[in-house]
Amino acid sequence: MARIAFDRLAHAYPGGAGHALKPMDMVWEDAGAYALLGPSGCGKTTLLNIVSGLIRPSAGRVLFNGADVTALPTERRNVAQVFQFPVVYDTMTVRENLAFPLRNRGMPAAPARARVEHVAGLLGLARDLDRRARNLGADEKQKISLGRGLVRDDVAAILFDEPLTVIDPHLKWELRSRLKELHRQVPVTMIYVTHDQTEALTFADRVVVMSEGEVVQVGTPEALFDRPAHRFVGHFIGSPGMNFLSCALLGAEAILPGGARIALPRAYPALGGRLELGIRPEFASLGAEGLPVAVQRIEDLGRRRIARLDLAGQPFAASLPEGMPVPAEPRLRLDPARLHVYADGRLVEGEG
Ligand SMILES: Nc1ncnc2c1ncn2[C@@H]1O[C@H](COP(=O)(O)OP(=O)(O)OP(=O)(O)O)[C@@H](O)[C@H]1O
Repeated sequence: MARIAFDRLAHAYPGGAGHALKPMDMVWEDAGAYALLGPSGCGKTTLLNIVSGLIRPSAGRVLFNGADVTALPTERRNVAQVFQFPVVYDTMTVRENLAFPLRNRGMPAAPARARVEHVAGLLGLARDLDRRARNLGADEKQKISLGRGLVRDDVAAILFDEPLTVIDPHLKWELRSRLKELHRQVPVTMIYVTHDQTEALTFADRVVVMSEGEVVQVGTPEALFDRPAHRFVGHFIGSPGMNFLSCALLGAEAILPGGARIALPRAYPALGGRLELGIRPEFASLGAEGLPVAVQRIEDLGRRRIARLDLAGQPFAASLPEGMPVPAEPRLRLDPARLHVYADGRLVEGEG
């Protein structure tokens, strides 16, 4: 098991345009469950491949438990990898597939058998142990790939690269929750790459949000929701994402372009740059009092509705409780405790 640290790490592909990963320092604690989350091209796979040793970074160091592994090839890093497509031996049984990494390391038959049966139990594969892998569905095959990482109790980390891509949507939920449970029972450092916020937020204790080669926030799912450190995180996490309103600031008040004033929970020093007020749709409500708005449309998202509004010329989304009619002269109320100020896209701490 390993604590993984990055020391001034950066990567530019030969012939690539600029940095695929901008310089970063970061620590992933031993036995943590981390997700690397971000849109296509933000650098997730590059970072994962640097951890596994498939890519040697163009600058900086990677440390496993304090030891510099930057120059070590994958086979000497002791990491297990689970890819998008299951990697299993079709002609072997589930048991033989799971035992393979242990046999390779010369583990005696009895402890290997016990270990395989334990892991098969964790994965819900106990009844399939003597079936040939080729007779199984994609989700069960992916469980085998996963199991091959878990049987070894000596791995530094298990790396998952979009592991649910080929899984049927209705089975994704089961595997997602099972993975989280596995991490509770097998406390090994797990790194999970995905562009899907639900997968990241379900699996990880800490989510590493990336945008354009940069880590913009590392935080618990709650922190990413409650206090996005960056405009990108506010947008990317949540459905719909956070609202951002252009504003000016005067002490503990935000002033919208039309002149409306919004009291803030904290005062702010004089700030330069582009200023915005951020608030999630969940903390905005329609009623008889507050800022005048025009309702443009109501979206039905199944268990909840979203009112798409125009607030003094700026688009705004607010949650609308089930069954609540849209007021004839709607006004918008913002929960003051949930208002945040952003300068040039970055969260600004207020005073007091
Ligand atoms: N072999 C390569 N040569 C040059 N540029 C590359 C190479 N591999 C990736 N890139 C570039 O590096 C950047 C980061 O790519 P990376 O694959 O790490 O992103 P990602 O977040 O994993 O995206 P995806 O989810 O699409 O795989 C992108 O701009 C990509 O075009």
